[in-house]
Amino acid sequence: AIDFKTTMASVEFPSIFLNASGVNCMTVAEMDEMINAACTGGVVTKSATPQQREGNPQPRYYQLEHGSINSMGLPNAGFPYYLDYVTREHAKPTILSVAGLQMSDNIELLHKIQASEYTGLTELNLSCPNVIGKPQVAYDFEETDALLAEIFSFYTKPLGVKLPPYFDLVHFDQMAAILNKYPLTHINTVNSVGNGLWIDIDTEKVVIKPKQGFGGLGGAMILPTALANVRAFRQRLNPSIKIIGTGGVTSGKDVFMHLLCGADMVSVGTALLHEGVGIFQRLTDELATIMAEKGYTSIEDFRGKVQDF
Ligand SMILES: O=C1NC(=O)NC(C(=O)O)N1
Repeated sequence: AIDFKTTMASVEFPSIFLNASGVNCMTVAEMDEMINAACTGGVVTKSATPQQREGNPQPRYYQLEHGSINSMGLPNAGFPYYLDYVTREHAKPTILSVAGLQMSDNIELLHKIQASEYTGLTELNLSCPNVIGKPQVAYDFEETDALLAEIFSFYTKPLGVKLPPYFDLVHFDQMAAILNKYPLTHINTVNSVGNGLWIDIDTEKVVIKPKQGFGGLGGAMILPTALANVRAFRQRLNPSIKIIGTGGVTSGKDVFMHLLCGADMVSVGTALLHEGVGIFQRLTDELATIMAEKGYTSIEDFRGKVQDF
């Protein structure tokens, strides 16, 4: 059998598969289910804000034919709940996702983690597209640079960032140049494709209540965008910065493409929500079949080796 374990920031994950933050990770029960499921590498928490949040009014999630649209608004049990969970012993590693609603939140949360017993990985969500009235930090390069400079003036534990998709090659250059300045363990790319819109033509209404129907897109339809972001950052980032590929994964073929683009781990959101944690055994089996057909015995045989035409 093929060994799918991987190491990031000297943390050994028994599998390359994770949940996308936000899916199946809001409660202890869901996070335990992720850890106890077959073929998972561990669990990424829902992005934690300083206080508990109800999030946006419902309906705030809607399943589309080839994906999803959401404007959840960061509903979560609050930072203490998730810090308590990740600080406890678990059978597999955890990644603590945190999201500030303003710069001072981000700094405050990371000071608290730095001062805590937690020694695992943390992921700073720079791309929450759905907090009404707040721009995405990751689309403000100066803001991102200033934030990371402030954080790394005191933070010494493993830290990665969750990024939104970029759509301009110069933006990849600019963002990678900023990220390469800091001792990040990883990036997680992509978050949802911000501010899509869908309409129910029977009612002639948008399908989610918040933000006049504008919401982040996920699922199969964003796979090409996700692959481009994984490849673009792999080409530009220091090799020491690992990549969690997120976006559009529904099959072993999609996992294979993320890995060809250079992903070290792969996370699943929309498809996990619809299929449940059994999806990770299916993705593992499908990936193993593809590798066997191609004569690959290790992911290292093909990781990052996508070829130009
Ligand atoms: O970072 C996020 N990405 C999303 O697509 N939705 C959630 C949210 O709205 O809470 N946050």
